[in-house]
Amino acid sequence: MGRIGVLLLNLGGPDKLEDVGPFLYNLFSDPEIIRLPFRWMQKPLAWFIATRREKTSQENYKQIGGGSPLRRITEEQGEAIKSQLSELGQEANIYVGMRYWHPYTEEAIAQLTQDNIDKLVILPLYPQFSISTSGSSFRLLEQLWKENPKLQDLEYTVIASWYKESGYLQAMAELIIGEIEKFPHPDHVHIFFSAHGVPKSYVEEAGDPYQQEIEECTNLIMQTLNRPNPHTLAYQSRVGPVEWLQPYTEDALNELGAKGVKYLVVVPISFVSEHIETLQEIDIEYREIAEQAGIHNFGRVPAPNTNPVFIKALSDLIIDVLQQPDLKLSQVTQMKKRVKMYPQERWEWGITTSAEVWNGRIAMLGFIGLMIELLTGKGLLHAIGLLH
Ligand SMILES: C=CC1=C(C)c2cc3[nH]c(cc4nc(cc5[nH]c(cc1n2)c(C)c5CCC(=O)O)C(CCC(=O)O)=C4C)c(C)c3C=C
Ligand SMILES: [Fe+2]
Ligand SMILES: [Fe+2]
Repeated sequence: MGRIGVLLLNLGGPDKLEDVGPFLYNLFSDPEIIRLPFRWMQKPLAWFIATRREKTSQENYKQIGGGSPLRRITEEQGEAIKSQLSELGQEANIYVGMRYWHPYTEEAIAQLTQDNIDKLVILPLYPQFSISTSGSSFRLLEQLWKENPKLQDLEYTVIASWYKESGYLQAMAELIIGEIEKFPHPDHVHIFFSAHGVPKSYVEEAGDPYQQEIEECTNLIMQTLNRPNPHTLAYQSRVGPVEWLQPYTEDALNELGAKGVKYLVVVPISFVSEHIETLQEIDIEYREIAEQAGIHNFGRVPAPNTNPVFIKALSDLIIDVLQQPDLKLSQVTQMKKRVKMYPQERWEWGITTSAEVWNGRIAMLGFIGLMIELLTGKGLLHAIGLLH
């Protein structure tokens, strides 16, 4: 194989405090993040939620130095993968495509269509698949592919998720050992896996495989670790009023504290770089909750970042998929027959003239309600806690 391209997909994060508002707007404009029955509601609601959340979110970013380290770390991961691939005899151009901030996926695609690459490997930097993360990026790419004739001639393959890779599991196990061995009795330390949550309906109604992949990944890491430590899996970072996957991290920490757990390490499991939810949410907020619950010895396993075992695992994976049949975007966005990437699809299936009339009426009522809330600061969204 000649020169390949590797497109690393990630979420993106605000580089500085002024970026927080527009970053949040981009995030909430994504129908894979807030699933509304009507597309036209998406942008006004995204603007409204982003505006209301901006200050709190900025305060959090202030606590970690005024911006997200995600771009820097993702670029360092790209450099490390490039050198590792070169050592393995495979020259590669690396592209970083973020979903909600610079460098945007669109910028990466514009660059790679100008370069002379023989084949592209699309690698999301999320070990497990979720509609809200890799799924959202794949959807965007599918759209870009439809719009750009240059892309249609490009040979490519997609990696949907890779949490079973032995090198990744090995890197996670080594990082956990490094942390528990700082404690006087390493085998007694409680290992607390904290995965980023998603709304429960994603899994139960839309068929998102995320929860199953997270659970399997946790078990595989524990098997690779091969130590007798007790462990727990919980879900962090809930946003908005609906139910998310349970148990919530804060509840699980309180429960363990009440049971007398004194030594605990948190393992961030759904993301492979340090970011706001490790540096601020776990290291500051959850540490405080644990402390109040009586867990006074609180450690946190670092994210893999550019850990050499981890980088080798991703590089081996890239070489591996080049030998296998290609996986197309259409295959990974329709992973299960019942996966509904957009709630709109649910409405379209049952469409009749009267349903359309009712949809229109309900939409109009929703819009009037939203406008009243915008003007008065009072209403249903405030009452249920989505807006503050
Ligand atoms: C696998 C990881 C992630 C999943 C799943 C995920 C789903 C998800 N996230 C939100 C809302 C927000 N996420 C925010 C930041 C953020 N999210 C992830 C990862 C996952 N999100 C990361 C790595 C980051 C941080 C990027 C950085 O700046 O370092 C934010 C903004 C921060 C804040 O204000 O709290 C929001 C909001 C939803 C609603 C969701 C699933 C539907
Ligand atoms: Fe998130
Ligand atoms: Fe979050």
